[in-house]
Amino acid sequence: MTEKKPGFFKRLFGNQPAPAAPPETLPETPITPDAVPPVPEPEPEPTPAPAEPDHPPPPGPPETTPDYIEDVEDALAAPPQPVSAPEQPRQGWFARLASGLRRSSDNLSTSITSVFTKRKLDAAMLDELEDVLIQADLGVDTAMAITDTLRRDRFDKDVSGEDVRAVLAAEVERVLAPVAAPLVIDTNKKPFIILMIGVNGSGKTTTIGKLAQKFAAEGRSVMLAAGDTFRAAAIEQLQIWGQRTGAPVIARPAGSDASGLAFDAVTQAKAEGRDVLIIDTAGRLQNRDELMNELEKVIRVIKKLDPEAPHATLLTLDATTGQNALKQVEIFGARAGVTGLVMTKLDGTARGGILVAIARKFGLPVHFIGVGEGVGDLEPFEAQDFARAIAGGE
Ligand SMILES: Nc1nc2c(ncn2[C@@H]2O[C@H](COP(=O)(O)OP(=O)(O)OP(=O)(O)O)[C@@H](O)[C@H]2O)c(=O)[nH]1
Repeated sequence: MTEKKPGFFKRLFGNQPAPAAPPETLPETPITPDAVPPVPEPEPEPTPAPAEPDHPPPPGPPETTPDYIEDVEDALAAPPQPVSAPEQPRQGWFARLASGLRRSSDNLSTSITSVFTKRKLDAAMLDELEDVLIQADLGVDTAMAITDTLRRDRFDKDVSGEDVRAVLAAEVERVLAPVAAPLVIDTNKKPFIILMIGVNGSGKTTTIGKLAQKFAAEGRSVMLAAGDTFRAAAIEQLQIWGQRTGAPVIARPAGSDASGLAFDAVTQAKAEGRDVLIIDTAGRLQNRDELMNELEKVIRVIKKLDPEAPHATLLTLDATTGQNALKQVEIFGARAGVTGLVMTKLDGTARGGILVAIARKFGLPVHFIGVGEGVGDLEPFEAQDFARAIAGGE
C-alpha cells in the first residue's frame, strides 16, 4: 500500500538534532485537508455517545482525560495549515525514529568497539561479540550467523568495528528482507476486515488511528469498531481517532460483550459497503487463558458473517518489551492466527534488535513500524533501512 517516501534513510540519519519531544500524549497538529481527503460517503452514521457521559471521567491514561479531549477538539477546530506545513511534523517524526533506533545502534556500536581492542580477530573476541549481539536482543541464531561469517572470512586477520557493523547490517537485512511486506487491502473484500490484537498498552488503538488516516488518505472508506469494551477510556480514545480521521466508530458502553460489538460492526460495515473495517480489541496478556478464549470468540463471531474474515489479524508489539515479544507472537499466533505484525515504540528503545529475533523465528510479515504517538507516525517496514540504522550505518 503506502509507498516509502524517497530519501527516508537520509532524513533518518540527517544531522539535525532531535527536537524536544512533544508533550507525552498530545496528538500532532490538526490534520490538514490534503492529509485526509474528504470521505466520499454521506455523513457517517452517528456514533453512540461515549460510555457513561454523565459520570466523572474514568481513571485512564492522560490521553483520555477531558483536558486531552478538549485539546483535540481545539485542534480539530483550528484553521487548516498551509499546504507546505505537513513536512514539519514529519521531520519531527523522522528525527524521533533516528533517535530511537540510534539508541539500539549506539548500544551495539559501543559494545562492539569494546570487544575489538586488539586488531587480529581471535576466538575470545568472537565469543565476546556473540554475547554482545545476544544481549542486544538480536537472538542466538543471528548472533551466531554473524560470528560464523567473521570466523570464516576474517579469522586471524585485521578487523575493525566498521567491518563488524557491515557484516551485522548484511545479516540483519538478510533476515528482515523476506518479512518486510506491505499490508495489501484486497478490494474484493467489502469490507476488508482487520482485527487488531496485542497485550495491554502495546499500541493497538493508536495504530488503528494511524491506519485509519492512511486508508482515508488513499480514498478508502473506513469504519472503526471500539472492541476494547473493557475500558471506557479506550472507547473514547478510538472515538477521538475516528473524529480525527473522519471514520465512523461503532461503539457500545464499556462492559458490553466484545463479540456482540464485533458482530454489529461487521453487519453495519457490510450494509454501508465500507472498504475497510478495523476492529480494536482489549489488551490482554497472552497467558490469560480466559481472555484469549474471549478473543477466539470474537473471531468465531466475525467468521459467522464472513468465513474468510478477519482478512488481516495484526499483532501490535511494543518494541520496548524485548524478549517477551517472542512469547506474545507465539501465543497470539497460535490462538488468534496472526497474519502480520506492527512493531510500535521503536522511537524510544535500545531493544530494536528484537524485531530480528522475531523475524527469524516466526517469519511473519512485518507491515509497519510505529515511531511515535501522532497520526502520521507509522512507516511501512523497510528491511534495508532498519538494518543499516541498527548497525549504525550512514
Ligand atoms: N512513543 C510511542 N508511543 C506509542 C506508539 N504507539 C503507541 N504509543 C503510545 O503507547 C500508549 C498505549 O497505546 P494504545 O494505543 O493506547 O495501546 P493499546 O494497545 O490500545 O492499549 P490497551 O487498550 O490498554 O490495550 C499510548 O500512550 C500511545 O500514545 C509509538 O509508536 N511510539
